[in-house]
Amino acid sequence: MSQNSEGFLMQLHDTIDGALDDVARNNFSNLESNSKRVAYLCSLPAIRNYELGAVVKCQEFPRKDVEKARRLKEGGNGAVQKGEWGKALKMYSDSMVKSYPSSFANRSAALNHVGLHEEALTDIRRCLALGYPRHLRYKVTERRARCLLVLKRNQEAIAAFQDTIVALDDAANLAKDKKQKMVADAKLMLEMLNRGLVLAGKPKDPEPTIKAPPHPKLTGKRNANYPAISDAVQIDYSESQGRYATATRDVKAGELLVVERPHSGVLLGEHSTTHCQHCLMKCAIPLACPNCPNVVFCSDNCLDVAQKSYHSYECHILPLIWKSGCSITCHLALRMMTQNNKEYFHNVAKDIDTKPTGVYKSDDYRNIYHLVSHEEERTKQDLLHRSEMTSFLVKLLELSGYFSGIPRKSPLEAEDIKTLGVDDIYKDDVAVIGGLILKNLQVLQFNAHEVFELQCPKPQVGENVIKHVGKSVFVAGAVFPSLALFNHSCDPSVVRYFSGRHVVVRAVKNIKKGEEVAENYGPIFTTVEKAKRLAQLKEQYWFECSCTPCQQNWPLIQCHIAVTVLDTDMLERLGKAAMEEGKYGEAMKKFIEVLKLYDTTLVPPYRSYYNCVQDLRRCMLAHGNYSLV
Ligand SMILES: C[S@@+](CC[C@H](N)C(=O)[O-])C[C@H]1O[C@@H](n2cnc3c(N)ncnc32)[C@H](O)[C@@H]1O
Repeated sequence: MSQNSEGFLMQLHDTIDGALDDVARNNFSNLESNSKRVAYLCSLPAIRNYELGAVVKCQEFPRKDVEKARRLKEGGNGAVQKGEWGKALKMYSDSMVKSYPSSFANRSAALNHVGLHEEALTDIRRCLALGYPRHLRYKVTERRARCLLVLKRNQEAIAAFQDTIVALDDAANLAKDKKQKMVADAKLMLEMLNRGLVLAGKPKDPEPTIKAPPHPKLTGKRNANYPAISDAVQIDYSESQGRYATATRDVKAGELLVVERPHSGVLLGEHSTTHCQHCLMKCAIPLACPNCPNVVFCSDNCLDVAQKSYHSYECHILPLIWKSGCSITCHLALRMMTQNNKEYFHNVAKDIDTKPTGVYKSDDYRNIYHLVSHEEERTKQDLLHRSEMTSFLVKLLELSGYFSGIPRKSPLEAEDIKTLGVDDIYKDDVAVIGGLILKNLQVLQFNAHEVFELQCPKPQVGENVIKHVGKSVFVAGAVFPSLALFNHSCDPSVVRYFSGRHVVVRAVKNIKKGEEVAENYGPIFTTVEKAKRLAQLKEQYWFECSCTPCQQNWPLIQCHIAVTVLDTDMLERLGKAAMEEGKYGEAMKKFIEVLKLYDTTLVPPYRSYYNCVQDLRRCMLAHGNYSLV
């Protein structure tokens, strides 16, 4: 939950800590529920009188800005004239972030020019739906017709040319001769298209090509109790390790064992205008939020889902979240609330301590609530610190309109914020929703995942292979309730990557029936000394690691012996060559064969085995989210 020192939260904690006397601390220490902790802390003068409005610099928050939008649009037009289409696209998109929806029509022209016809059609549909001026409509309907022609959707193109002729009637500012020429051209196109259609026997138009992110599928069947997990894996329990995953049958390297959507996911502030706020992927052609200049979406669908849930509340408080210096975990703890209304949580809270039974669903908040939080082992200071953080988060909820049920419609001003105290009419909400947020903060400490994408270099001119090598960049934080049930090993048997909004967990080794299917929380035995691994896991995840490499003191990879077995050398070389050419599927097959040969002859650890696991891992990561830089 660490805070960034540039924000004001550190100062807030220091001031509140300094204002709490021994009586208040003692009273707080005796409280036994999260709800009581938050309710008590929020009732104290230290919180109620804290002048938050004076600390926050609302005037620095970005706002919609029509003038800036106009300048960017003009810049885009200038770029078009110079033939700088990429630059024009970027400027039109930026213009829309500043003032929606000024540039859809212009951007559709640039998209059409660079050959992104389906995307141009989407922008044309958007600008017409938003009431594009009647006297200019002929331009976009004609563009629509031309895009459809390229896409061979001739029946739709006929309708679009007919619309163009009608729209030209309203083109009051168009010179008469130009208008007549456009009508004549459209009529000629209609004649040709109709004749062509009759000759071809009036075939149906091809379906629009929808560029949806890939939807990976589990290998084999789902586990009946944990639908996001394959039936090759079950969830076991032991007193010392809690829940953990084991193989129900022999699992082959390469099998997909978990495919899960997050319960909640939050994009880092710095990626908010380059990546989709909802599906967390890089947006080539962003769609701006109509109401704020803070975020973009990759599609109308993502915008719609976000606006109908969390973004309606978060729209105008995002700059405050980002400027506060709070961590992604804190934002995630808040998002878990904003994606549902408060009535839902008041209802859930009535019976929250009873563990849900039946099918384990990733979208059920109760499953998150019952993830490991180590609440019993927490110090009072830890709980106090998290409760202080919660007091800020419940204030954000009040400002967002979450408690009143009426989402905030305008950017924040200092006078709206006043103090950190929440209005007394929301006392019950502070106790119930605040109590859940305090629990979220504890759960997320051990169960949230970093979402990353691979930044790959753009292929050079003449190259047609994307090399999936480069930096792995942290773009978001998310919680995946089923994946959160997997324990750690310093010698993990799986690799994790992200495909669209999904996390994918894949076996990177052959796993025997009954063996644990372990994730990795950070330190790997091949590169990190045992003492360091143990210390890191203890500090971050509060457990003593007893995996095989820790128990048996396995050496680092440089101390391993290198062995080759039968054809492994040749297969490895073939695999590496395929990887170089971007043929990751082919390369994976070779590496999987190598592992099979090793597994039938020797017992790890040895260097060649782990080098092969590492190569296989790289091939799998190439299937995940990436962006070209
Ligand atoms: C993400 S959860 C894993 C699932 C958890 N065991 C459960 O019951 O829900 C992380 C927590 O699990 C426990 N854990 C993870 N790996 C472990 C291991 N190798 N040995 C013992 N406990 C472990 C620790 O308590 C850790 O904080």
